[in-house]
Amino acid sequence: MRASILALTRLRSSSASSQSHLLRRSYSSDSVPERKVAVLGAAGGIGQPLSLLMKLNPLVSKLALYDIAGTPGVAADVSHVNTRSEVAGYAGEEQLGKALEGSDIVIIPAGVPRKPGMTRDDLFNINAGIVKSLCTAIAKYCPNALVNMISNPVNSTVPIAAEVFKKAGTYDEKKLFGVTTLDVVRAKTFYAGKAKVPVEEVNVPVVGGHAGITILPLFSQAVPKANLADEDIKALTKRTQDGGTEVVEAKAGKGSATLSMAYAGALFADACLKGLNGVPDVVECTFVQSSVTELPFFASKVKLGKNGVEEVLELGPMSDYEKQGLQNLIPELKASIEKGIKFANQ
Ligand SMILES: NC(=O)C1=CN([C@@H]2O[C@H](COP(=O)(O)OP(=O)(O)OC[C@H]3O[C@@H](n4cnc5c(N)ncnc54)[C@H](O)[C@@H]3O)[C@@H](O)[C@H]2O)C=CC1
Ligand SMILES: O=C([O-])CC(=O)C(=O)O
Repeated sequence: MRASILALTRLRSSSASSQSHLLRRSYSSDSVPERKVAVLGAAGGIGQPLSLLMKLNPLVSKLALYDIAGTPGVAADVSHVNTRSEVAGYAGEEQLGKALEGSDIVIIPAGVPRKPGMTRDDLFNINAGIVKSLCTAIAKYCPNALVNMISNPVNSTVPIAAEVFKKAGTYDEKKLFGVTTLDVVRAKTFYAGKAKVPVEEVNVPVVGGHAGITILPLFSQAVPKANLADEDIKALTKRTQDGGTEVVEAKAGKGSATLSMAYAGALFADACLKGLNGVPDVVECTFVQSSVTELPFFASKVKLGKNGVEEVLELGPMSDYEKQGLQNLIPELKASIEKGIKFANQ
């Protein structure tokens, strides 16, 4: 147990490091609540390392690994890691209900990734249907679970999930999250490199959505403060917005970010688990139902609690450049949200 807590502690960003102390102080091994986490798409490029990282998380007691194929092998492999959770693999649609039953959190990295030259929206035709059917099953088998949506295009898959849950009568806006943590992870890394500050001390909110210009890092709010030139901020913003494409091009046809995404997905799920367990002041950027702008969904800092979203925080002070970026992203994000809603209601 101690080894796994240490492993998890290394996973954390600096902003969360005080929480890991809190965790160690406030939970003895037998007082940690039972929590079941299901990973849908667990045999994939993200699913496999994400499953391993969730196996390292001492807050998880049951880990259900689901995919259309390949999960028995992944589950057998991951299950040998000597940490708290029991692991079970489920393959094929007839086993989806069992995988989901009793889940506190469902993480969804199921679906196809980009190839060079594609946008995330080019994945819509395949991934929208996958997400719709998985969410239909979630509504049936674990309607109270928190859903962490990784499948792209997140700007549309989250609205699809919301519509599916509304139709099923199970929608709770506090429990549906688009995972945008990788944008924050990238913004922190790139900022630390440019500002020459220790990366583990960096925090940067990233708001908006999860595609191109809809990704809006707020470097004016970055800590530690650094006096970067406007040109540097523009270059950092562009690199954060194009971070996914940078990886897609480097992988040259073999998919998109998997390892950094697994890390980001594990960080976000860990924050959700902490919130569920009553750890105070857990704040992450995530794409949720929102009224901070005119759009029905928006990524911003969100306080996580025992029921999921506890509070969607305001965007805070922005530079003129960021204000312009916000204006520029609204039409694209609006169209992606509407596309998802329309698809789900067809
Ligand atoms: N939110 C984010 O920041 C990021 C999102 N992504 C997205 O995550 C998704 C997955 O990416 P990878 O793991 O690289 O792809 P992958 O192709 O390596 O793995 C996807 C897995 O999903 C499974 N799958 C397909 N249909 C399914 C279904 N109906 N039920 C359960 N599993 C199903 C496949 O069998 C496969 O194992 C993509 O849509 C990608 O664009 C990727 C990186 C970052
Ligand atoms: O770029 C992609 O297609 C995958 C993704 O969402 C990311 O890496 O941010």
